[in-house]
This record gives sequence, C-alpha cells and structure tokens, in this order.
Amino acid sequence: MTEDFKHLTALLKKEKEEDLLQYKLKMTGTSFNERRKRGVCWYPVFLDRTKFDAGERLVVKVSRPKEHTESHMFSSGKLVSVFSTAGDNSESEETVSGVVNFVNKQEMMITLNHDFAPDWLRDGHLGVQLLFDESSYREMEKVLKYLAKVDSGRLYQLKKILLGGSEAGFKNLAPLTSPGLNASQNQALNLVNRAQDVAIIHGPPGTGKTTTLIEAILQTLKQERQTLVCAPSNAAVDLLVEKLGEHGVNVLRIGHPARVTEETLSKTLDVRVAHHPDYKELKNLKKKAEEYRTLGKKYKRNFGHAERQQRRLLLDEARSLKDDADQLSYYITNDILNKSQVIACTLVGASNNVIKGMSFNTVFIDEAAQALEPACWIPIIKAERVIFAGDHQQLPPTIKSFQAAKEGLEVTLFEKAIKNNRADVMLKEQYRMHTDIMNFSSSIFYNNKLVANKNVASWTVFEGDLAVEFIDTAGCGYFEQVDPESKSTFNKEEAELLGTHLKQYVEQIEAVSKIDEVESIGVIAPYKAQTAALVEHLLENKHLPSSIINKTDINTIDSFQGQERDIIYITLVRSNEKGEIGFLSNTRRMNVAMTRARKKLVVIGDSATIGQHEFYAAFLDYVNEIGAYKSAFEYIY
Ligand SMILES: Nc1ncnc2c1ncn2[C@@H]1O[C@H](COP(=O)(O)OP(=O)(O)OP(=O)(O)O)[C@@H](O)[C@H]1O
Repeated sequence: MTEDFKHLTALLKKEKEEDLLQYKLKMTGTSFNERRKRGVCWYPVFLDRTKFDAGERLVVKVSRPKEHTESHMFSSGKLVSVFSTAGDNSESEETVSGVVNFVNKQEMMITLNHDFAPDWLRDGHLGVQLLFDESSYREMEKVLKYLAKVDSGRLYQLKKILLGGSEAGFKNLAPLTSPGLNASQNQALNLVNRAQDVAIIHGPPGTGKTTTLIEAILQTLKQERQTLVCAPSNAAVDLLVEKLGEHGVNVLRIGHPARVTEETLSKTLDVRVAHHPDYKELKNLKKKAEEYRTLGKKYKRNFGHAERQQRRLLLDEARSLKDDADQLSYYITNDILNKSQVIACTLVGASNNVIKGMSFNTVFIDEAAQALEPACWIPIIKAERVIFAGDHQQLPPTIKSFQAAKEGLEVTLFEKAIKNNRADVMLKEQYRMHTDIMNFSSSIFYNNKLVANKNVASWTVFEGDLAVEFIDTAGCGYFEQVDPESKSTFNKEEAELLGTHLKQYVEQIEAVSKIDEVESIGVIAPYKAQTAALVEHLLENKHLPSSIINKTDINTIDSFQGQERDIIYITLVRSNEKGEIGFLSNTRRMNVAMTRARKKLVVIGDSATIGQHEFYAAFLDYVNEIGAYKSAFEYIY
C-alpha cells in the first residue's frame, strides 16, 4: 500500500510539472502585450476603488481600457499578483498577491493578501497577472507522504477499507424513514446512518443527491456534535453551506473570503471573528500594541540611558499587548469553532491551520467523483468514517497531464471505494427530465435503473412537442474548422443551423402561447471556439428576440455541470471525413450535457462522423427508435 502512495506522489509530480510548464509557456519571456493577448495579464489597469470587506480584508477594484476586449483566463478564486511598473513596461519590485473576487470583461475585484494599501498603488502604471498556485500541490504531496508512513491505527484501517483489503462495517440499526425522501434516498440515508467506515451515495443527474446528503448531515448531527463537510470546488461547498443554513445549522465556512459567494461570506471565519463580541477588544489591543511599537521605534541610534530605558519599556509593552491580542484572537477562533455544528471547506481547505489537529467522527465529501484522490485524503485523515456522494458517470477531475491521467491519476478514490466495498446506494428516481431524455443516459450509464418522477415523466414545452430531437447534418457539407489561435474546433454552419432551429422552435412555442412558461434555455458546445461562434451568431447578430436572449446561456459542457434548463441544445461540431471525434469520445462529459435538459433536448451533429463511435451509434439507434431523428435538410430548404 505504501507503494500505491509513492506511485500517486509520482503522478502528482507529473501533473504539477505539466501545470507549471503550461503556465510558464504563457508567462515567460513575453511582453505585457503578448501576455494580454494570451489572457493571463491585464496591463495597464486603473484603480477604481479600494475598500475593506466584511472580514476587514482589503479589496481593490480595477478596470482595463475599453479597447482591451480580449478574452481572459482570470476567474473568481484565482491567485494573482497586482504589480506596478516604472512606466517603461518592465516589472518593478512593487507587487502584492491577491485572490480574484469577481471579474467580467472589463473589471476585476481582488482581495489583497495585505493589511493596507501600499503607497505605490496610487502611483499608476498598474497591472494584474495570473500566478501559479502551488499550495494545493504542496498539501496533497504532504498528505501522501504522511499516508505512506501510516501502518497502524484508525487511518491505517480506513486505508485498507477504501483501497481494498478489508470490508467496510455496518451497524444493525432500526430503519429510519425521512418523509421528504423517496425510497432509494431513504435507503441511502440508512446506509449512512449504519456505516462504521464508509458509505457512498451515487447520485445520477437530478436524483436529489444534494437533498439526500443534506438530510444525512442533519441526521448525523442528531448523534454527533460536529462534522466536517467538504467538496472539491468552492461552488459545491457554498451550495451545501447555503442549504445547511436554510435548515438552521450553525456552519463555519473555512476558506479565503474572495473564493466564496456573497451569501456565504457571513459564514466565513473572517466575518465571524469581526462579529464576535470580543472583537472590539481585540482591535483595541492590536491598535495599542502598534502605537507603543511606533513610539518605541522613534528613538534613533544616538540616545542616552534614559531614552534607552524608555524605548525598552515601550517595546516591552508593545510585545505584551501583542501577546494579549494573540491570546484573545486564539480564544475567539476557538469559541467560534466550538460552537459550529458543521465546518465546511474545500478538500484542500481542510489543511487550513485553523482546523489543524482537529478530528471528526464523520467527514462528508460531496462531488467526490470530481476529486483527485490525493485531495480526498486531506480531510479523511481527520475522520473516523467517511461519506462520499457523487456520480462517476459525470465529469471526472480536471487533469492537465495526459500521461499522469492515463497512469492512474484519473481513477478517483470514489471509484476505488465503490469497487472495493459493498457500501454504495444509487439514487434512482429523478426529478428533472422527461422519460425520453432520461432513457438514453439510463441505458448507457445506469443499467436502465433510472425512473422519472411522475411529475416530470411526460412534461414537454407544449402539448404534442417531441422531448428529444436529433438533427443530422450528414451530407450538408458543414465541415469543422480549427481556430488558428486557440486551436479549438468550430463549425460555423452548424451554429447557424442551430440558430435557425431555435428561431423556428421559439415561433412554434409563441404560436401556442407557452413562451412565458419557458424559464431557461441552454446552448452547449464541447468546444470554446464553437461557443464563440454561437455567441456571435445568436446574440451579437440579434438573431433572436431579446426576450429569448435574456433566458439563454451559451457555454461549454463543464460550466453546465450541476445545472438544468427547460430546453437544451447541443452542437456536436465534429464533421470530417476521417470520423475523428476528439474529446466527444469522453462520453461522461456528453452524459452531463444531455442530462441538463428538463423538457426538450435538441442535439445537432453529423451522423457520418460521430456514428463511427459506439456511444453515438447507440444514440442514433435510440433517436430512430423513439421517432426523434430529423435531417438538417428539413431546415435549410
Ligand atoms: N424526494 C424528493 N421529493 C421531491 N422532490 C425532490 C426529492 N428529492 C429531490 N427533489 C428535487 O429534485 C431536484 C434535484 O434535487 P438535487 O438538487 O438535490 O439533485 P442533485 O442530484 O444534487 O442534482 P445534480 O444533477 O445537480 O447533481 C430539486 O428540485 C429537488 O427539490
């Protein structure tokens, strides 16, 4: 088993090297202009505003010139440096790091890792660029090193159970029934209740995984004073924090305030400390300590005995006040930690110093199928038992090194735990999709086990409408193209056909006065270049009425994970003579795309190209079987 962790450490090293290499390729030896074009730098930027957030951290708002409109890679939660140049386009020493709070096309809010605004911030010539964030690799490496050495005790047992070698244990308890849950959800709740080591909730799309997990956490809190709840992404953690808050649970969110949603901010340690009854005293102590220190430091080199003594007294007093402040700060933090029923953080966030040394009877890990194994172990080393929730038939973890992925990094601890134990329950009743939308996914990924709840089983946008349509572009000559800059694939004619179909479909819905009942439309493309082509065609060319545009999102598959829309369009893009389908062959990703639709799913693609892959061949059979096949010729002539 030690060897397993050593192998994992080697894979993680490869991944980090690849990540760093990609970063360096974008950053080193390039001018600000080039970096800007690559989307990793904004220069120059203007300082619009500085303020302190609710947790008293310094936040700056910057904007870039109107003519700088290139797409960029900044996003909320990314580590950046704010820098100043001497005006000659060279970087100076003046930099401060921070975390992106919010960013759009022109503006960015950054929470600085600095207590006060440095003077140079006001001098202009500012820029912002992405930094390589090593901290999560460091924490993952640390935990693997630790695990490789553990050869006895509870963690050793858990290692054997999760990775194979020992059986997971379950208590014999009288069954629980939660009235709000359906049969398979209650089964999952009972499994969690009885689990001594591990329980796994497998939640296919729309089956109420989050609902079940929240109920399981609430049940656990009836027996345990405190639990740790984690997920790989900040967004997933915040969703759980929000839902637990709605049930009146006292939740403490550990994590950088810039990385949490506005709603969750009040639950972060920073803000909770700032609202603690003893916080005023803490601030006073810190202020006084600083005053004494400043006074003491005023005495310069040449001074006599009396002054020397005075200086010593002042500095001693400053030190003693600082010690008092540190103690009070420690007390406040502990007081908040003690009163919290749930501590919530990302997997890597579980390495935070604030919860160092703490242990929990139960650790919950949501979206576990999207997490790298090393990251999962960070909270598990604090646990007596672990509850996983996720779906290994949806998006896998993001891995940059192809080699590391293939050599094993892509296999998640969630998958290993399912394989090595009989400790999982699959939720079977889904509350999102029309049966026709559900059935294909159910047959390919879930052994035909999914059933549609009666309220959604036959819903459509209007009476008589088909829930699924496949529009075949074979023979239309719509060939894919590659964007020379981004190397991403797009298919302009297919984007236009999508626009034509959507426009006609909207007219049909309007004709039966059902348009107000359509709340949301999603247009999904597997390639970024195709989303850009769609934005241009559908939105910027005003191809659709604004009432529809306001309800429509266009994006890649990953950004739709966890979400749903009344109507979903998917453009498959690939159309070539060789039958190459690139990462369309990642069928788990396509499972996510197809299962976002509630009432209508329209897939557009070239059957001659995609049909060479068995998954799409099965899809073509399926659409033929349910009478959902149409040719693009119906729309272009
Ligand atoms: N037992 C239930 N009875 C009625 N509605 C339910 C039940 N369980 C879940 N739902 C509803 O189904 C929808 C999906 O639930 P939830 O968000 O918990 O699903 P999920 O499995 O986490 O979804 P995702 O596909 O995003 O992973 C929600 O609208 C929820 O209210």
